[in-house]
Amino acid sequence: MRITVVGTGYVGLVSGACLADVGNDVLCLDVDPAKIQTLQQGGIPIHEPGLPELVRRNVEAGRLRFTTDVEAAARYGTVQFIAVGTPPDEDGSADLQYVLAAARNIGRYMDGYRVVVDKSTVPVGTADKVRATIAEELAARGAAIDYSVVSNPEFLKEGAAVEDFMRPDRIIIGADDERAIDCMRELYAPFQRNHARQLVMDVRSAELAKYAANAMLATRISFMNELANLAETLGADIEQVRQGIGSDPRIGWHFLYAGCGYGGSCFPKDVKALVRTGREHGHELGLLAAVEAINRRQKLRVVDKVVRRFGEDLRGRHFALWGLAFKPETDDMREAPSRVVLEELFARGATVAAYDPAASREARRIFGQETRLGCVERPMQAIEGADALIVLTEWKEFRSPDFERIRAQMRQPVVFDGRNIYEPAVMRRYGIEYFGIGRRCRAA
Ligand SMILES: NC(=O)c1ccc[n+]([C@@H]2O[C@H](COP(=O)([O-])OP(=O)(O)OC[C@H]3O[C@@H](n4cnc5c(N)ncnc54)[C@H](O)[C@@H]3O)[C@@H](O)[C@H]2O)c1
Ligand SMILES: O=c1ccn([C@@H]2O[C@H](COP(=O)(O)OP(=O)(O)O[C@H]3O[C@H](CO)[C@@H](O)[C@H](O)[C@H]3O)[C@@H](O)[C@H]2O)c(=O)[nH]1
Repeated sequence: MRITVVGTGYVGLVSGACLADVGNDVLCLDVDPAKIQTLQQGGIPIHEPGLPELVRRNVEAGRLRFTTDVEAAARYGTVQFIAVGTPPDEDGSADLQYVLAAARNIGRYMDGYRVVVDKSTVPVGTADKVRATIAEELAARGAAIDYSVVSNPEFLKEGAAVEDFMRPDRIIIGADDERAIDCMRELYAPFQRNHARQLVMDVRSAELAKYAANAMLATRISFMNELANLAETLGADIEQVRQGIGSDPRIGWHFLYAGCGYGGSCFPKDVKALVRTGREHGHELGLLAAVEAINRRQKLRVVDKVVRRFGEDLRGRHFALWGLAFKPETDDMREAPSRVVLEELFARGATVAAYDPAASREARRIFGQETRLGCVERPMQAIEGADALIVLTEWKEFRSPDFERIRAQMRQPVVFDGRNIYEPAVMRRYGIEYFGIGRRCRAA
């Protein structure tokens, strides 16, 4: 099939490459010329495991191409995926300007039947707006061309995006016309595992299902974070509690990790957008408002512990920070807890040597002028002369470091573990003062 993917970010690029990998001809469009130039020259603008090989293979096979030519893109694919950003507006609602701009371009230049597929995360009712936008453009040029609009929300996780796209739990197809449904069924047939993964439903339910999934996962995390804070006060250990409840199949093991809060480009913005949608329609979603508030507080939890240990005034203090990305295996720092922690430390006068296997470049872009931040090339470089080590992302390489060396090279052996990757008893054995989240250890 001939496919156009509009937007070559985390979702668009992964979707385009995976769809090409099963034999489709894919043209990826972006309005960012730098991104397209990088891709055309064989580079990959983001860190995502498996993606460079996948893109290279399909570019070489001639199935995957990149362009900034809006007209050519609209004329190319029978299926037009919209995978552009939907960032939060000032009031928390999803900003649809990029989605509607993409729809406008499709309407302006399409020259035959199109299935316009919305893959971006968008509020209920957006498909209607996309449909109306395309209709306006067609009317303006007096063209009568048939098209369908489909909602096909994406559930991939960064850091595992290729794997998630290739082996999805489910593929939601929100559509109300048979021609589009047949087309989507055919397109996704290669991505079904042993049994049917495709769920066909009405457009509005598909749009809402995406927000429901993210809101549910975020709720679990805030629930665990709230309990972790209580566990600390009570002298219980949240990791033991997690084991105690995760074994119940009605609860399950996933997304039960307490820590320094959820980040990323999805949970924070999608929870806010759903709360906003509720409010617009007279439903106060109190539970989700609390989920969001708990998460905002949780990102400050590590700083609270640092302040309790070292005092409010951190001038002259120097910290090692491991993990800038919002989660492992990505360079993405959107809404990352590290941003909040760094800003708080700087505001109190501290300096920081930070290490991240993938996100240093992004950190330099974000904190460009900040002289109190140094990004280093190796984890142990950060440790030298530090008053404490702060861990904010659970990259695999942080799990089993040389604790003897850490103790020897720091000004004082103190570890604040925002992801609970170390065991308090092991830290005690190494003579390291340890502060986890909701762990049973010496209270800060
Ligand atoms: N990142 C994720 O893990 C993830 C997972 C599932 C769903 N989503 C949703 O998918 C959407 C995209 O997310 P992302 O993280 O890939 O965003 P992103 O910011 O990484 O990429 C969006 C891209 O779209 C481009 N763009 C903007 N307007 C355009 C236009 N009119 N024409 C062509 N290109 C245009 C931008 O230049 C950018 O490269 C969002 O709605 C997001 O909520 C994201
Ligand atoms: O038990 C847990 C699990 C995750 N997190 C944090 O939650 C955030 C989000 O993690 P994750 O969901 O793994 O990454 P995302 O790439 O943001 O993926 C989410 O958001 C995407 C965009 O909508 C969806 O497609 C995915 O299904 C959904 O998992 C990260 O900061 C994690 O550290 C926790 O604190 N505790």
